Amino acid sequence: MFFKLMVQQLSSSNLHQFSETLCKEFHEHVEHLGKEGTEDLSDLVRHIMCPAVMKTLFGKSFCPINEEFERHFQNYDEGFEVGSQMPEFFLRNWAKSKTWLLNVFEKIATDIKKDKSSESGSKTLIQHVLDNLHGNGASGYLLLLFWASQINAVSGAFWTLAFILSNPSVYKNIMEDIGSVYGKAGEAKIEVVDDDLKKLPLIKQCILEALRLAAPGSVIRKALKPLKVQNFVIPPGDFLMASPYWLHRNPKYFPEPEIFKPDRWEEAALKKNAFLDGYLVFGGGKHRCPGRWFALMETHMLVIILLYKYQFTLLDPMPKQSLLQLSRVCQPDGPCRVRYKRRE
Ligand code: HEM
Repeated sequence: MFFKLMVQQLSSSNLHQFSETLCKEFHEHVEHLGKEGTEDLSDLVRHIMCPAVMKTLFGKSFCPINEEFERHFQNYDEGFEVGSQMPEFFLRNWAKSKTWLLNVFEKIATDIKKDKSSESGSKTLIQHVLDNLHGNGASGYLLLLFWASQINAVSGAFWTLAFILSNPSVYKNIMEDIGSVYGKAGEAKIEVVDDDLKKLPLIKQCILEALRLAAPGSVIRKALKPLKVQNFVIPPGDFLMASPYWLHRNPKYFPEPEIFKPDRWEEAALKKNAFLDGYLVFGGGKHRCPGRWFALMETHMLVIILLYKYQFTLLDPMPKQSLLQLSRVCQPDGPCRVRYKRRE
């Protein structure tokens, strides 16, 4: 039920219901950067994306993101893979943060159910989830959705910006494209609508290419019945694993796989929502990521707004990808500071 609802609500034809709010939220949180400064690019992206996406999906009044929330969420995220496999007894800190977060989401669920203001207007994604989930356990779904909607998208936006800024010719071409759609870049609160995204395909190519290189190490499935693969039979209960990270480094599908080459995506029918063969960053089959169109839209929008409003310079070399967590987009393995200055 939860998965089906996500697929319906986050389908590409439904995205228009989020875009106006998301654009406003991005502008509001980008304002906090001020006139100029230096910050780690990962933190910069997270501080804008997390509250903006939370307010878009959960509703404006339900955004508990503060330092305490961030601390517990970071703990929860760091232990996520081990935590879902081991008894919580061995991971006291992780279990403490998980309980703390579940209590927050339980309260959000109760408040949203009490809040009648949406009855006259349009519902948020979470209101749809809560209307369809009966009984207890809503907080678990809300936490899972919050985790799934944040961690990969934040890392994906980080790598996209880092690759653009470290490739001067790509950065220059993107700024020319942005200029041709919105006029000379500056501090205006540009309204980014769905049609604009289609006019800026190079940014989408950069997002897909950055995600190709930073893709998760594994996507896992459990065999429910005996499964024949070539000469082998996989017994029920066994796990099968595919690695997007390594598949994306196979030169048969992606020539010169280690190089950031956004133009390889010119061959893909992106307007028809098709990816290149062998692209598995969102998983595969019936259970692939239901948030993929939302993720591409939010990253596209954020990159446009940030690059339109600010001039960025990378202060550190491109970090390597950390391979510590297998089931998520890689995180940077070191700092990556940027200097930013608001355009006049
Ligand atoms: C760049 C961003 C993202 C990437 C790379 C990504 C990738 C993935 C992958 C690899 C899976 C597992 C799929 C499989 O097993 O085949 C997944 C699952 C999921 N994703 Fe995403 N995701 C992203 C953003 C999002 C966003 C923004 C949302 C929600 C708004 C979302 C919601 C979900 C949910 C709910 C699941 C679990 C589906 C299930 O129950 O099986 N994702 N994602």
